Amino acid sequence: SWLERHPSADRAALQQQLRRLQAEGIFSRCAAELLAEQTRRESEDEASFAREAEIASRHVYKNPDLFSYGEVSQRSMFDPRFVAIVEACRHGNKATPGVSMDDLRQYGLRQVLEDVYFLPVFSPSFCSALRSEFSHFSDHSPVKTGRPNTMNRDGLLLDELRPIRAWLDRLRSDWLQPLVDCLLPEAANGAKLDSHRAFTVRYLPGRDTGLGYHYDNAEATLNVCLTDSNSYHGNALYFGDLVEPKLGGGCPLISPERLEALPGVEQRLGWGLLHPGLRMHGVRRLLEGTRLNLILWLRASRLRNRLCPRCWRRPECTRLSQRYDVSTNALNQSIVKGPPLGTSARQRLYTTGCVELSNYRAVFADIAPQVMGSPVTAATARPQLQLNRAMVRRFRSSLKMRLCCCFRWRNKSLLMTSAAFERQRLCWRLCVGCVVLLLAWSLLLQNGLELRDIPVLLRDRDAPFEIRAALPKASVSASGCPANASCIAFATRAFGSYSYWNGALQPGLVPSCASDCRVLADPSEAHALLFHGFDLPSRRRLRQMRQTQPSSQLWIYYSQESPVHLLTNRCVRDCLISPWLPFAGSALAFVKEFAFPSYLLRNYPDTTEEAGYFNWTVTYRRDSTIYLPHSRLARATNNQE
Ligand SMILES: O=C(O)CCC(=O)C(=O)O
Ligand SMILES: [Fe+2]
Repeated sequence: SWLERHPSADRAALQQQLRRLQAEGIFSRCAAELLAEQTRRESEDEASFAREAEIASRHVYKNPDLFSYGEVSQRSMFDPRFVAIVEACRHGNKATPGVSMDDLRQYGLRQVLEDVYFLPVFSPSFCSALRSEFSHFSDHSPVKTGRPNTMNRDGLLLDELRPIRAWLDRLRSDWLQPLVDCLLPEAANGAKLDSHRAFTVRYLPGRDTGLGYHYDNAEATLNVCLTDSNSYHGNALYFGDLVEPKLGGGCPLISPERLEALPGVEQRLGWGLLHPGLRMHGVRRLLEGTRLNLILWLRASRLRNRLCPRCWRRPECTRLSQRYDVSTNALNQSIVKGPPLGTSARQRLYTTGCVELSNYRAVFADIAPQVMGSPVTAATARPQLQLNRAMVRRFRSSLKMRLCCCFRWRNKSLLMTSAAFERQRLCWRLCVGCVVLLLAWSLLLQNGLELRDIPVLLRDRDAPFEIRAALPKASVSASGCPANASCIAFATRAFGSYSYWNGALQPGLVPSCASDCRVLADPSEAHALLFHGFDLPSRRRLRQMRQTQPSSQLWIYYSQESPVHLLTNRCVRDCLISPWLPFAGSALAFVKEFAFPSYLLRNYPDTTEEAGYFNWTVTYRRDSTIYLPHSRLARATNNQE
């Protein structure tokens, strides 16, 4: 809370504050409380089972028929408008035709917020019967129920009263499931609401008078007021943001001013508020009188087994071979085969897979010395400091996460369905992924890690065979160069093939070579090596070749292309290897030309390192060693017209 009040606090101030808190013993008290709460929760299921059994054997209900589920009792139980609303809901949901909000509005249903509905549920006479049954229990039962929840102290945990729990099971599956599917399709996402926690909460001066801003451990909550609104003042329920599991859960932060400004919603005898469990809400202070509400936290194990709504992790679930009735938290003994389940498996399933306090245990593991009550001494001062740093880090990261969550929620989610939000997130991720890939690719090329080395090296293994196949047999020599002959070899293919060389050489590359000119398959014995500019190997490979080939060997650079054309073509080949994407290739070449001038240079060996390797050039330029234009203009004779 200190962090929330000092959002711009710097690290030093925070550490100072933490040290002060530590000196006051806040952490040890807090940790001790947490550990006590952890112990309570770990044994809570067993304690609850025991209380339930004892209540069942010792408590006598005032009106045992109240919770019977016959046709007649249902009719007197519900407000007729509630029956009409649920009936209408059974014919469709908000997203599909069948029921419209107008249909439902005529039965009194009101949409208080985007996903908070106010509707008549129980008849006033049934509310009064419930009140009297509950106060009979409080006055006469020799055994008390557990706490309604961790926030409220006053009220009954109805799940420990067997007849009431059986009634609530039917209420949940027959009436509330269609209502939730229809009005809150995103809350349970079509999953079966197969368990619940049901309790009453009672507010009266001197006891519980309000409730902090929180969300419920439930997919959906039905909160029915059992008290006439004239019998109390204040105590208004208000709603805020929705917790966003996709952003990592956690309570969205809210400023005290905004919290104060959230409008209270109406409560009315027998009327209920239906809202997603993750919709943040709280209760303002009771000024006078008493209020009693019945709350149903409706849960779907299919969702909770995927993501724990308390620690936002995937829970470790125990797969059971036996059938376990989640709604009654009891094993169906009639079909149990094999040994009965141990307590831990039962517990785990009961808490739907996640003991939330195990989380705290990890968080507070490193302050164990204080938990044990050992005072801070000089010897422990250093670890204490480190511990504070670790805590600061944790506070910071959780704060960041929550701020981010708030920001996103306020700006985007209110206007979007969660599917649209997901799509947008995916889109952002794809964009970032593409940019990273492009950057990596450019760096790879820029740093001379030549991708094209691989195909060049691979292809060259077959070069001798290909050359022999491409050139006229007589001129190719597989063995060494005869004493009086002039021998040439190809260091590269030309545009990917050796047969191109055949065509290029036909006019006679070296006209003076009249006697014995040969093409060798093995470059190491040749007098001259011919390199095709477009197919030039990487700088690394050239350097390597220069070291291994005889130093007297003549290296000839051959190209009929202009540097610019060469660049574009090479880029298409090297960058994209997709000739069917020439536009992208050219665009990339253009970018590269500006971003990496060295790339441009090395494609036309003039001033670069490669230039030093070549002794002759064969290009269209007139200053080449061998001038080889693409074509010539000549005056046509009359016959050639
Ligand atoms: O007091 C109320 O009406 C709200 C209680 C509540 O939010 C809860 O128990 O989860
Ligand atoms: Fe709540």
